[in-house]
Amino acid sequence: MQLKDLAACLAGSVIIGDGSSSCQNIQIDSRKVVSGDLFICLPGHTVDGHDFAAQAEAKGAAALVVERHLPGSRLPQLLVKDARLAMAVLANVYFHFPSRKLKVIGITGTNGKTTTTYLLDSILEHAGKKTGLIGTIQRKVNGEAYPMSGTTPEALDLQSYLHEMVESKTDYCVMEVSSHALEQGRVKGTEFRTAIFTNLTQDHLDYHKTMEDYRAAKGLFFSRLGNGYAEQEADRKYAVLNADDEASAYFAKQTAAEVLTYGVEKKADVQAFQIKVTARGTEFHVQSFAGAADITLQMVGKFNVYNALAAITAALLEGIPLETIKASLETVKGVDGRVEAVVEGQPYAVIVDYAHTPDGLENVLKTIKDFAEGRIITVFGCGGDRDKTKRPLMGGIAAKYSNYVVVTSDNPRTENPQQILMDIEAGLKDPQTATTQYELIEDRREAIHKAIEMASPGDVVLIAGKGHETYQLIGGQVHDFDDRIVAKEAIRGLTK
Ligand SMILES: CC(=O)N[C@H]1[C@@H](OP(=O)(O)OP(=O)(O)OC[C@H]2O[C@@H](n3ccc(=O)[nH]c3=O)[C@H](O)[C@@H]2O)O[C@H](CO)[C@@H](O)[C@@H]1O[C@H](C)C(=O)N[C@@H](C)C(=O)N[C@H](CCC(=O)O)C(=O)O
Ligand SMILES: Nc1ncnc2c1ncn2[C@@H]1O[C@H](COP(=O)(O)OP(=O)(O)OP(=O)(O)O)[C@@H](O)[C@H]1O
Ligand SMILES: N[C@H](CCC[C@H](N)C(=O)O)C(=O)O
Ligand SMILES: [Mg+2]
Repeated sequence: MQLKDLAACLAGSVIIGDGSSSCQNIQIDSRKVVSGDLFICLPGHTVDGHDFAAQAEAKGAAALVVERHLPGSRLPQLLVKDARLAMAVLANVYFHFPSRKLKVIGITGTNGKTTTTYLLDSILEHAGKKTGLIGTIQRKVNGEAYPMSGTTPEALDLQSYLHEMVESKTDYCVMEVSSHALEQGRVKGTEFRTAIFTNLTQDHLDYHKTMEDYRAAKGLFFSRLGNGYAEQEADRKYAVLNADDEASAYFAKQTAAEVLTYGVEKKADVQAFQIKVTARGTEFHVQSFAGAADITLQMVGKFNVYNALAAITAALLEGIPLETIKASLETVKGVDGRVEAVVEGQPYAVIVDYAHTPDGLENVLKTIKDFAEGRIITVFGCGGDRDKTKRPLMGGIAAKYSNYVVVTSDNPRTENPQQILMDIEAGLKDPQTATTQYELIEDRREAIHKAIEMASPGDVVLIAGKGHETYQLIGGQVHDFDDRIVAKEAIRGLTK
């Protein structure tokens, strides 16, 4: 591809230097540049990609995309107003607009995205479709799974993953769409068939500053979806919204797509009734525009009914019969690190869960309270360099539903771990919950050992926040750490 052809895709862009220069691949990280690459200089949150142009040049870059002319570089440059938007456009051009060649179903919301993608992926597979998946735990393409470092990839990676799916004749991609991704334009140029909303509760206020800004970021998903009714069914666009979450009315107003709702409390197109949560699963009756069914999930928690309803609604819109949906949902054993039981023959329950928001923690604790025979002992922490205001809230929630709380580290990153523990402690000291005993143990391994040593028959130990994660981020270091392995070690009475 020649620079002048790329310039033709970006209105208002200006070529400085030789427009006939040819580039092989696109790269946004100077450390990965190889000879012949087009290096896009992204102004980041921590560093500025323009500062790495010289490194990219030294490694053989053929041309640059810049937001400001770099006179020090001898490379031809494509001057654009917004390098992130240019990345999304160029990635789509380079990979031939892959989202137009398969059906992409995206899921946004504070909690439940990963779980809902897994449920929907399972239903679509059960119905004989070839699926791909992109999200927090992994991405899947052509039956192979690859690890992920975030939830929603950068536009360049995203388009390359979608392209791989197209190449392997995938019918559907089910993917998580984070608010960071929407705000940063990572999904720009991706054509979604359906946009699902799970819920909006507090998180990420370090990044979005206010709940209104956070909601507005999620709103971009719906405002960019569809431009009215399409004659061909395959071209129709759907917004699947949670009738019980008040943000849904705002999203419904923003979208030109057809709106379908799901829920429990308020009347919805797909609604659950007679919910029964046990220690082994969750039963409910669903009524929809395409029939009714009784469904028994192997997953525990009323919140999983919402996740299932979201998946059911999107699947019904793809014409999948409710009986097929029911059969598939009933086979799903659970999602890695979500209300995952650690079983090592002990006479008390140990549950690892990925709750890392106030609402997530409250939901999982409420669920446990419904079936716990003995005490609830909760081990949890809050991430460093992330929303500080959720810390005392989570402390208060842990205290409200637990008999004993061990506050510990959860990826302190560059923050002082002890300070994070103290921020959480502020919520535990609340006069309303002050009767709950707690302690602060910075070392997560020690904290888990302590909780498990305390457990008696019938008790439930909840280890929250890290779920499937297999690391602990401290300072700039990545340490191996898996709550499930450490819990098993502790149960077996192994020493550190
Ligand atoms: C705040 C945020 O979202 N930051 C993301 C963003 O970073 P950034 O744009 O600030 O990039 P930067 O590190 O300042 O670098 C700027 C540019 O210089 C380049 N560079 C940098 C160094 C170098 O030596 N050479 C070089 O070329 C970088 O490749 C980049 O192009 O783009 C980076 C590259 O894609 C991401 O890795 C990074 O995610 C950081 C690590 C992160 O923690 N993100 C979290 C908050 C996030 O996005 N989370 C959501 C899930 C949230 C949820 O819903 O729960 C997600 O979707 O993953
Ligand atoms: N629908 C829901 N409503 C509220 N809480 C939920 C819901 N579904 C799951 N949770 C809680 O949130 C945790 C995370 O769930 P999940 O991984 O599915 O969410 P996510 O939106 O993908 O999170 P992330 O933003 O980190 O990608 C679960 O472990 C559970 O405790
Ligand atoms: N997607 C979430 C994951 C949080 C998981 C928790 N273990 C933490 O590190 O805070 C985030 O990036 O905020
Ligand atoms: Mg997720």
